Amino acid sequence: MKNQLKVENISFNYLNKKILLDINFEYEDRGVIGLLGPNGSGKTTLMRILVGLKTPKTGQVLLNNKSILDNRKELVNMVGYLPQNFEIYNYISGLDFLSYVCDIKGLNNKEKKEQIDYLVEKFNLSSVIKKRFGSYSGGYKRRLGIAQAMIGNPQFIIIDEPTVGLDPEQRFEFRQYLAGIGKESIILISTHIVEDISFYCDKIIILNQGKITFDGYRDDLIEIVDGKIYEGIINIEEYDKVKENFRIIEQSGSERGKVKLRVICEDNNISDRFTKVKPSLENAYVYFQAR
Ligand SMILES: Nc1ncnc2c1ncn2[C@@H]1O[C@H](COP(=O)(O)OP(=O)(O)OP(=O)(O)O)[C@@H](O)[C@H]1O
Repeated sequence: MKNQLKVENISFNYLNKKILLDINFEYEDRGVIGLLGPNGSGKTTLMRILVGLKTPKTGQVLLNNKSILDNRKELVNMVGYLPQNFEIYNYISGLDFLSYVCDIKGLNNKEKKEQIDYLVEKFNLSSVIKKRFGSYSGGYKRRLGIAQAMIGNPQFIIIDEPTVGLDPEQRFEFRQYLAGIGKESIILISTHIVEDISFYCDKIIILNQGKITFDGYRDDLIEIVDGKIYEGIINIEEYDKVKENFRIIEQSGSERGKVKLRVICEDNNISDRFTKVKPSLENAYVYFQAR
């Protein structure tokens, strides 16, 4: 059976401040959804609503047509969640913690052992699993975090900022893990890092000031921006003037008093020293953030 995540008319306020405004989207089957947006746009709030930790002011979240708020007990096994700052008590070992999560998810002893053995191997945790969590490096903490999110083979996995705090090698490894898991479940990740998206996201949702400003596929995002991005090399003295008239979205190092820029121009009204270029995913993302 195909899995389905449906988010309907979600709004959320902190006191009188509107944080999320009428959020709607749906996704079926499996794959990775990238939730993008600047700081404070509401990504974490939305993710906490998706896993049932916050109650929205309006709307509902349906996992395979069942409301997460009305069926928490039943759905706990269907959902894995890795929060942005995954911390547990320092004196607990990784093993004890995984065992505790297995208990919460109602696994019997045999299932518990199988799951833990599998996850410890999958996430290369064997050298630290019996040690205190407090002695783990940031990379091992993230690995334990994703391992606990996967207990019970959930159909829906929600991960807030998956690669934050990891070094480049760990990031690469982690991206590979996620791309692999995305072949089996629906994963929603929030990130600021465009490389994360280009590596494994099938669908992209951009959130800005609590509203969805884009919901679609990577190529669609680039296509919308296509024709609006120009590149040119200018003298450094001209920089302020260009900045006054256009939004600069990329800049490469200056050489002998010159600088290469990419700018947004929607109406073709730009000096012929700038030529239209195919936007990168990063250009497209910055364009949407600026809207
Ligand atoms: N407990 C709270 N009380 C009041 N306002 C809050 C609270 N938590 C978050 N906010 C506000 O809600 C808005 C959305 O915050 P949220 O953490 O969901 O954004 P985010 O997109 O995840 O940001 P970041 O990328 O920085 O993690 C922000 O304006 C934030 O200041």
